[in-house]
Amino acid sequence: MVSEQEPAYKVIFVRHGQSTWNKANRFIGWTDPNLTKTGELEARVAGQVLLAAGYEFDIIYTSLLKRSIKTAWVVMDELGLHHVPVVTDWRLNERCYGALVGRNKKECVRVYGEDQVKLWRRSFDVRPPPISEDSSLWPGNNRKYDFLERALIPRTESLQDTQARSVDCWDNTIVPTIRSGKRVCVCGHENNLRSLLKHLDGVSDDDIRHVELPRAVPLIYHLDENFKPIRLEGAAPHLNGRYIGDAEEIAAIMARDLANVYDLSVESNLEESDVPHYAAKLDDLLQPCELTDDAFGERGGLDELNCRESDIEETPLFIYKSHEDAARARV
Ligand SMILES: O=C(O)[C@H](O)COP(=O)(O)O
Repeated sequence: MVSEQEPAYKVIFVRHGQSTWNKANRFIGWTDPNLTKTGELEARVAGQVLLAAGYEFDIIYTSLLKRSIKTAWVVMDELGLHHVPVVTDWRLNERCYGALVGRNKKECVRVYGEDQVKLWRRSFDVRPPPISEDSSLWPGNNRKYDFLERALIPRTESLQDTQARSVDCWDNTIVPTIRSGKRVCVCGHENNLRSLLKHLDGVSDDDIRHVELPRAVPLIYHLDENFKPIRLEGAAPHLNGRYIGDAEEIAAIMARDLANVYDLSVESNLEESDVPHYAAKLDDLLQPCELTDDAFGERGGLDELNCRESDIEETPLFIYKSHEDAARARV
């Protein structure tokens, strides 16, 4: 039976926006490419979708990788939550893709076949071949990880390996924070989030093969007092949580991502297509327009105690149709 009763706790998961290596269709893992402009826009739309749905956070957890950290910043920017801590934790890093890191995913399908690449990407316990410790792409050669015990720096990881550290972070860091009454967002990666959701929802080793996460689409979870998910109406397949966004847009994102790796008849790189997909139908949610003092309604224009007009450097990309939302977005 589907329940929409007020849960004991809520938590939101968001995968980062497009990075330069997503755009190039490469395996990324612990490598640290930047967000693209499209990725930043994806993150902005995620923030706006959350704003429109009335979400606020007291803390956001993310990895040590800048595609997720910057996504978290952009989401919080859209929510007007610049003062809220963005806490980084290596345990929320993407799964280490071993020797596949840097390789083009569709090229790997051509060379190794669809079944092998599916095993590497979506199975629970299969590790890709390990990366050499001599490689500049091995995270152990990145001084960012100097603080981490060397034995903990992976040369490759299965989803199961990733789950061990993600769940450790969930149980010992995130759950106590949620229990203390803080409203939490977790901004992460396809596989570290898949591993966490597998744990939370008790998804079987077989079913987890079919769980794919679209980029920058907020996924809401309602939890009971024991931190068990309460199934939501419209829940994503195999999960108990529900995406916030337009169902058709989300389906288009999923179809694009699958075709971009596995459909060998598609020669072009769909990440480079001129028609990006976002979690929202932009026409429904957003309306580009001029920012005027009137947009701030009863707040009587800009608050001179906190902000001079010259401090506003850029016109926002999108302004809400609703003036009330626009005012909240800029608080
Ligand atoms: O590390 C990567 O390549 C991506 O973040 C996720 O990749 P996947 O969708 O191929 O698992």
